[in-house]
Amino acid sequence: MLVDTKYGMFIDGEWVHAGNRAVIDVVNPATLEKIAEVPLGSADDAKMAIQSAKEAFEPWADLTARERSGYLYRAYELMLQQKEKLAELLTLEQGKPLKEALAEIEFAASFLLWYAEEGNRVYGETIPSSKKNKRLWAIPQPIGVVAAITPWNFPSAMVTRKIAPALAAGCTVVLKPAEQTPLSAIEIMKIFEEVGLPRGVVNLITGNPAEIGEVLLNSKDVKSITFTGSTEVGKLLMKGSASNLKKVSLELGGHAPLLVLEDADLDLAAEQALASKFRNCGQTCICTNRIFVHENIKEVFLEKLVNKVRNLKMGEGLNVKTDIGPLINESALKKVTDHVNDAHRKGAEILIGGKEWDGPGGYYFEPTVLSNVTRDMKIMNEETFGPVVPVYSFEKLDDAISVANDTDYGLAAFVFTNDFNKAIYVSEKLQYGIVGINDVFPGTAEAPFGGIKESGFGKEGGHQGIKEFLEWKYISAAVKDLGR
Ligand SMILES: NC(=O)c1ccc[n+]([C@@H]2O[C@H](COP(=O)([O-])OP(=O)(O)OC[C@H]3O[C@@H](n4cnc5c(N)ncnc54)[C@H](O)[C@@H]3O)[C@@H](O)[C@H]2O)c1
Ligand SMILES: O=CCCC(=O)O
Repeated sequence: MLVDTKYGMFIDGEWVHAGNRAVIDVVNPATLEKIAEVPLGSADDAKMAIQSAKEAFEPWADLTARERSGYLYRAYELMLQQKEKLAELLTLEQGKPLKEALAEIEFAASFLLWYAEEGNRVYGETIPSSKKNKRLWAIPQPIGVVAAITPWNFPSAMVTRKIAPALAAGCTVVLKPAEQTPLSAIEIMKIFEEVGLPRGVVNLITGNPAEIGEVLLNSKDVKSITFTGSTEVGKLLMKGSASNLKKVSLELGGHAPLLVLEDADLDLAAEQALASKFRNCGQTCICTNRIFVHENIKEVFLEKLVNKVRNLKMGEGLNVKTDIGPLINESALKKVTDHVNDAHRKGAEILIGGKEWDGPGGYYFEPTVLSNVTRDMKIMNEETFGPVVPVYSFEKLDDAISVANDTDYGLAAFVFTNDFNKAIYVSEKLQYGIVGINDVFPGTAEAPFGGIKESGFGKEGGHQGIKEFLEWKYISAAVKDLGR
């Protein structure tokens, strides 16, 4: 299936292969087989990419919105035409089941389409003046060169969710994808090349994250950092951006609660809890990390959930029967194991799963449900990023909300109920940037996705998403009185 095993960086419209540089191996987490290699780019490579994006900026920003939109629209069409091939590659480097990879490619393409349209609607404002001889207005302008840093869990969608609005706004981009999953991002560069995007408008570098990050942070030519990844690295980037006051937007970790109220449709709640928790083997920023279920329905809900978990097929994502793939690497496996052992030691009951699985060589952990969990357990306080869910029972709704809110994270939360008033009450009380009511898939190109608290700030998607790449210029004109 692979068209290539040696992938290059994309700098100033040219493919830069490893040559004398060392390489980074890209490994299939399902089997631990090496599938390709990319160059270990240097600080100089990163500087060249920034220079190229800087030179490309003015001509790109000078195009009309409709001209920029044309490139994005063609990229959208091309991405959909290639979706099977792109999905297979995504599964190979990331591990998620093929059906999820296909859904991700469609999701990724939807940002190209949305911002192809939204770029045409970047309006300014006129301001009524308090003085007769003044005319005032404010115009949004592209911020300049944007550095985009993306994670491995959505190697395609997190790239287009950043690049599409940046390009639509008139910015140019230097992308650094995660070292575990650079291939999907490189394929997106190939699409941009094929649609004839002018040289330097997008650039991609692979390399040591800290070294490349340092160059991006220290460059005065990079005006904005848009980052998706862990809260730990987000904080480092924010600190590093302070020295030259870059604009920063951060999409960081989550610790999503899912509340099942007494009146909820329990079949729906169990089915959706399963979908939310075990999607991408629990490695989604909005994956449910804690379930809160009303005491009176706990037993029934747990039985339904555990029965569904029992039917999940674990294995290589390329097998069409697979529902749940591997974790991304050994440290992810260690973290999941540690969370389960810690909970077990402190009194949690393992209803299903609870241990590693000897799959075809990769990093597999059985889908796991824990009950009798208490608030002192790690799993109730940290993002697990794996296929384990603790179920915590409550009697009073306000107590559940209070425990759900008792975290530094604030990305997404979910509530299952058929009581409209309770749904509204809970959605307004939960301190999260996104709330799903009977809905665990809130992400869509037309809506503003993003967290609060230590899950970051800034929005991706929606009309809000393009504003991250614009700055307002206020213009004041003194006019002569022509005899009025
Ligand atoms: N809020 C969201 O929309 C969202 C979406 C997806 C993932 N995430 C979060 O991402 C995390 C998982 O992704 P991850 O493990 O790849 O995160 P990570 O923070 O380890 O890495 C993310 C990116 O940052 C780079 N990076 C690491 N150290 C760096 C440094 N010192 N300077 C510059 N770049 C550096 C990595 O190479 C990668 O490209 C989870 O916490 C998840 O919740 C959040
Ligand atoms: O992990 C982040 C994105 C997932 C989603 O938008 O559903």
